[in-house]
Amino acid sequence: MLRRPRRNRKTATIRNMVEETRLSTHDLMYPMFLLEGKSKSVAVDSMPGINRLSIDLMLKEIETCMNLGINAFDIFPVVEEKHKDKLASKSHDPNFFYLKALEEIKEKFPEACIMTDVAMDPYSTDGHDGIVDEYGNILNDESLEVLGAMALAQAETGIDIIGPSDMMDGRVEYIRDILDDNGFEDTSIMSYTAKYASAFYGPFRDALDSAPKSGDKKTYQMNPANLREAIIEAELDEEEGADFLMVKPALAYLDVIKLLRDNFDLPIAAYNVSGEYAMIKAAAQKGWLDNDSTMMETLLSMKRAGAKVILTYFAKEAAELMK
Ligand SMILES: NCc1[nH]cc(CCC(=O)O)c1CC(=O)O
Ligand SMILES: [Mg+2]
Repeated sequence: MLRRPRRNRKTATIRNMVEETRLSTHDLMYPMFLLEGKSKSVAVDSMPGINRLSIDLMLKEIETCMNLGINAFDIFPVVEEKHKDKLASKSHDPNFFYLKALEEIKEKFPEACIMTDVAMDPYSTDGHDGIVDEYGNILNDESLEVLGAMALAQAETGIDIIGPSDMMDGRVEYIRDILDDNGFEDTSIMSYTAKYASAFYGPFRDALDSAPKSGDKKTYQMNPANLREAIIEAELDEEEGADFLMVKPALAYLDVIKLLRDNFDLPIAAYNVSGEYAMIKAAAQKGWLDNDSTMMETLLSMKRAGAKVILTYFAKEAAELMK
């Protein structure tokens, strides 16, 4: 036998030497759920290990994570029903708690990279990412105004990256223009470029109580059957000025990550979503899968497929393991 691939696996040193992909804490971004109030920590039942936190506890958690090498965070506010309306008005009310909290986070940790989500669903009585008309249609161009106001209000807090997750057409350019016109040329946009209408968002909607009140998101989020369509979305986001292209979910969409990696030069992000987290946690709790090795293997698969940034609820745990 001339070729024996096992020779390159014979010792840990050689295995490390020929290792093609390596995960680092620099790759990871930690999504967190923010509660209004003080000294509050409320577990998310469908996401074992994840809690919704009030700002004081979130600041502590961010500090702990930064000591582990996790420096990037995506902050999602939990909005009480009484603060929701049809136009998601609280999303851009400068006195609303989450915008104050973002300011506090940036003040306390200027070197942290803070991202925010732009979509109407957590603030809307309809639970949709855009404005819903009387017939149940999601209005594209009318929604852009709200999304633009939301993005600007978030940028004004000093955060680093705006993450439009709404899938309205034209919103990256619309938001880029508003940011630039107001002196926020340096605020980045990580576009949820290929965001699929997925069943894997269930636990996230539990965490925020943000599920759509009627219908589904199939007229704006992508059909899981489609791959080539991701190229169209990516071309548009690149032209419109996105700084990162995101694929979401990640694990069931590794082919989409690979396709965008091969066809675009912008950094690719993958969102390892709530349902993907819950799936592993549930099996691990039953003793059916090993939590740590399954977690690391799936995160590695996303990086191997071509994601440079991975948004994951495993960020803190993975960092503890990598230490
Ligand atoms: N538009 C808001 C938003 N931003 C991120 C997620 C899902 C994240 C996750 O499941 O972890 C969602 C839910 C949705 O679109 O319904
Ligand atoms: Mg698009």
